[in-house]
Amino acid sequence: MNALRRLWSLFVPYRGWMLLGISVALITLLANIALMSTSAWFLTAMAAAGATGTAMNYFTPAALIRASAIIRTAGRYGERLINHEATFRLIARLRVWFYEHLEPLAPARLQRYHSGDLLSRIRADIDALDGLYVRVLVPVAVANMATLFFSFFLASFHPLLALSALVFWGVAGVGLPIWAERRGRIPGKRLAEDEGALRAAVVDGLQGLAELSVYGAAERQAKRIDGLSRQMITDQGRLASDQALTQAGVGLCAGLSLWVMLWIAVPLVEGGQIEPPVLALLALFIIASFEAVAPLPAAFQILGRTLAAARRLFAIVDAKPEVIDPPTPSPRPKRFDIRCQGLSFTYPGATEPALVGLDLEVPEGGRLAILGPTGSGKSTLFHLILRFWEPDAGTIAIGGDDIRLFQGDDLRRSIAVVSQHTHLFAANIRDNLLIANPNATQDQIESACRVAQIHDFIAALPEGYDTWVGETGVKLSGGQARRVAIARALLKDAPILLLDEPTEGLDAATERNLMQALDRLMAGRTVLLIAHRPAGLDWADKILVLDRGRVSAYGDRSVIPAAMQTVLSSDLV
Ligand SMILES: Nc1ncnc2c1ncn2[C@@H]1O[C@H](COP(=O)(O)OP(=O)(O)OP(=O)(O)O)[C@@H](O)[C@H]1O
Repeated sequence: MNALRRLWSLFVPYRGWMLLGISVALITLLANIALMSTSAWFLTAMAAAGATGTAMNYFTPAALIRASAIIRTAGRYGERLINHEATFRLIARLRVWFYEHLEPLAPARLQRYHSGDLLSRIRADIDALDGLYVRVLVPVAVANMATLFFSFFLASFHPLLALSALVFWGVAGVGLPIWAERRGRIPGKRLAEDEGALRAAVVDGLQGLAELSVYGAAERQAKRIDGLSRQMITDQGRLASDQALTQAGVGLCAGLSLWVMLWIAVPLVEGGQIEPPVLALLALFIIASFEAVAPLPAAFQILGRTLAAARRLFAIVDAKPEVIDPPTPSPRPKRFDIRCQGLSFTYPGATEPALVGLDLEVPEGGRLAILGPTGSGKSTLFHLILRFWEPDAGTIAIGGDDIRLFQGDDLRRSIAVVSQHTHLFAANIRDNLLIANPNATQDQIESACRVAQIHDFIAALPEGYDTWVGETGVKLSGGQARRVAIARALLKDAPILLLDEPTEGLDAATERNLMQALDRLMAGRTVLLIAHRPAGLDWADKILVLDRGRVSAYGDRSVIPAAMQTVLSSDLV
């Protein structure tokens, strides 16, 4: 129930909308019941008046019937309008709320989640929460108020009438919902989880379709997706059949309640305590009154799914970010020399440290090449400088200030990164460049692309800078994507540059061209570049060689023989 309380606190800003929605739903329900019962009374009274030849005022009941019909129609329209408006506002707020909590967790904390699963949480789980408002809160509030009103109304004829109806409303509106909630808890929770798993499997299947086909594993992936779909269909089927049963139960309660009412009221009619037309009114009133409690079993059944969705969202919202910004951050760095002292770091759950006691110093405008075999901690150093992770020991200072004093975003504004895996968004080339500097003009974009030696290629495309690069940039080759990344870094114009094997996997001619482009990018900036081989490092002032997280050589180019040895020996392993 803790999840329910927390959810409610998110709904609080919309209580005005909710109150309005509940009021209109209540008025609509009452108008419907008034229409049914007054019509029954009117028809019976008119028949009786006709048979006995007595005069009767039919203007007032006719007006009441007409008014109830109009209110009911307008109310149903208004209720949907108001509740949908409130729901959309609520969902929009919930999405922003969730995203605001998600962002600080990237990338360190989010690595334990699959992107498909996160997508499912952002979409399906948040959508499930709106069920709590429209399908649980509104019906429960309306049912409570309506049954209170109905009880007083029936008691005004005879207390036993109110008491017997209360018993059946209780069974339909409390007993059946409790039963439905218990039965819906497990399949509801499983549905929320399976939806996430299914989305993850489909995303994996689509993104890795080429690999799956090559290794003949596409059928296995299809079977997994099929298995998850079947499980979901089974659970949905179970929920649907329970829902049908509870609806039948509500109908049974209404029928039984009618019989009991007749059993109590007929003697009252015979005794003259109730007029015969009132009996018809009561009969229709009893049947129609169950409309107030009918949505409750379904409401409580989806409560399991809703609370499971809420718990999945809270699990992420409550996750502590790996790196927490200082309460009163220092202004952005003014100088851009980098100094690491005694830097050690082990990834959570890893047995071996990624970095151990690393010391290094790069003056402002200096250029450091970092070499080392795979897994030696080179990228980890970049992650720590970017403050994606917090070191276990030691410090990193930029411009003489510990980077823990800066706000993460401020720090990262001073750093541009070109990595071996450039992420391009499913957008056009211009939009992909503008993420580095949304205010860049077309001239600035073109001049950055000229320096990155990609302008001629883009200009030759039929749609030029408007060319859509495809999902994750599949329409560009690795070398082209990296030039786009270099152009991005130029547009960002940051004083610190981190380059993670920017020429990895390129042929010699492309690498040479790209290095020329990089040389222009590096001018005047503090540069750390991860290189995959010791050749061609003439641009570097200093070289750092890492081996299993430890510094194995550090100094000017004279350390290259040591670097050669480290890299080569590991390559042979
Ligand atoms: N996100 C992570 N979670 C857990 N362990 C990680 C993570 N990233 C890297 N590691 C581990 O930390 C160690 C250092 O990895 P790192 O990526 O820094 O190496 P690297 O020198 O950049 O390798 P490469 O040249 O292959 O890119 C490795 O043993 C790796 O398995």
